[in-house]
Amino acid sequence: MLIWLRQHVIATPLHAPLHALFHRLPPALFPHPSKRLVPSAGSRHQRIQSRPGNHGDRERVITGNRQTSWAFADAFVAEDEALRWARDRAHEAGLRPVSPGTGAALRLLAATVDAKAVAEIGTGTGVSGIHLLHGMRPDGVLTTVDPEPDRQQFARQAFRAAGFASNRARFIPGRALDVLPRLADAGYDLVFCDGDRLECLDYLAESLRLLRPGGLVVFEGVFADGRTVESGPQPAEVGRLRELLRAVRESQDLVPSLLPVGDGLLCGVKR
Ligand SMILES: C[S@@+](CC[C@H](N)C(=O)[O-])C[C@H]1O[C@@H](n2cnc3c(N)ncnc32)[C@H](O)[C@@H]1O
Repeated sequence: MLIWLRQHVIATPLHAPLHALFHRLPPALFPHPSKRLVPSAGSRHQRIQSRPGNHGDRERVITGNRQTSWAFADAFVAEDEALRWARDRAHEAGLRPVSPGTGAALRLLAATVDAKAVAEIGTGTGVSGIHLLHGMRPDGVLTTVDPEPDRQQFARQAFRAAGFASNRARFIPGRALDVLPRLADAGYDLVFCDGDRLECLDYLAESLRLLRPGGLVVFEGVFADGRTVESGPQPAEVGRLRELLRAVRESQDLVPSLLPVGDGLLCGVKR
């Protein structure tokens, strides 16, 4: 996220018109910038513009404060030994687990929907799973899917170290698109997607089937380190993420929100 800030916020002076910042965004992703980006009367941007003084200094102070605030928010909920252990195993395996701030958001979301049944795509070594379990009901069960049994074995150990009974998690080895069709319609309160980004549109379709009304679908990493909002050529997975963002925003079946936490957490509540 800091990379995104550096490229898109720091590079665009705050005293420039706000829409200059958003002109860098791919038009296909933001088809109606004029409707969305004009600051309202009395907005923070206008207040900053109207003050006299050195804009460059003020910009640096605000940007520095934002980065500090971002780091503060990400570390706001402390992680325990079990989470640190799972995080270390993830890094050894070359995986990127959810950030502590994203983990805290996952806890919050699981608690908000009073989750009894959660489906997770992409177990990894269990960082996101521990956060989800902390937010779920004490009798809730996490069903977690990953094609790599070794990683699931680490996650199993991490869940145990975090104090969760073995019946709180159901580990299913396999690829999401082979496993999800076997899970029950409307049987889940939350679906967390952190598997193969190229498959994210299929995960969305499966999630809409799996969720009960009022349930939540959550996608991790939709900023793709800032590439989602870069205008230059991007890999196929970024194209898929842009399609996903559009699909969630425009779906009549979802109430959407894009949370700027970690590498971008895209959420939708099923109507
Ligand atoms: C970024 S890691 C997940 C990290 C984990 N959610 C966490 O925060 O600890 C992505 C995981 O998705 C798994 N994966 C890759 N393709 C998948 C697929 N088609 N279905 C399910 N999982 C997949 C990988 O094996 C990897 O463990």
